[in-house]
Amino acid sequence: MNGPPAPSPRGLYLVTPDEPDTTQLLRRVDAVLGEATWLQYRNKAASADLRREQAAALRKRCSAAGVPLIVNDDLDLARAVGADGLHLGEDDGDPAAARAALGVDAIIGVSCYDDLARAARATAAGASYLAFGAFFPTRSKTAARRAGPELLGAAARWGLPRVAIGGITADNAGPLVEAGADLIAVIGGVFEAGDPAAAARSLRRCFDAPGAT
Ligand SMILES: Cc1ncc(COP(=O)(O)OP(=O)(O)O)c(N)n1
Ligand SMILES: Cc1nc(C(=O)O)sc1CCOP(=O)(O)O
Ligand SMILES: [Mg+2]
Repeated sequence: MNGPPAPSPRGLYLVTPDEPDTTQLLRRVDAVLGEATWLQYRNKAASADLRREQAAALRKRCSAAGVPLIVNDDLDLARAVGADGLHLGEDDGDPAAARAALGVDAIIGVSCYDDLARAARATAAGASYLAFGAFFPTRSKTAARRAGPELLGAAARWGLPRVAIGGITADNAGPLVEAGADLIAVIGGVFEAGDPAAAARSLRRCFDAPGAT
């Protein structure tokens, strides 16, 4: 029997920093994982071997915490570690092929930047969520395109969770949640904060009472 539709995921979507030391990475993630709805493993500076080691270690942490693990860019790595999902940008492969490879239950995210036509195509290809950004200047990605909050409202038409990313902190997240973001994806606003646990908690609380930040 079919029950009611599952509620859309909401909250803090943590994305890992380029941390070369796996022990340090786990220590940094452990401090904040309890506040996360999802965790993305992203390391743009690591070798394939190190990414495999780190993704496998995070697989165990996320399973223990009940937090879905999403791997950035790399379908083979997502499959190898049994990740719950995969995030794909414009240079990372075809979302439809990823859906076919990972199955109906996989969380497949697609970067849409500031481009609603791209969001329409991603939806048709079987995306699970649509990511827009960058909403603010970011030090975590070079040449990030800029997006405005109106995109989040416009993207409601596809009925998929909308993710906002790029330079987001607890101080600037509120208007994005009010504009329709279901998840706020953050690297520096948590992992570069003086107190990462407090920063993660503040970001998560933006979803306790939308509009009250
Ligand atoms: C949630 C989320 N949104 C956007 C991105 C960026 O993806 P992409 O444009 O492929 O850039 P890289 O992250 O690969 O540098 C993301 N990773 N996660
Ligand atoms: C990985 C990434 N993608 C972006 C996009 O706009 O698609 S912005 C970005 C960097 C996010 O890191 P921070 O929270 O430190 O700004
Ligand atoms: Mg990518």
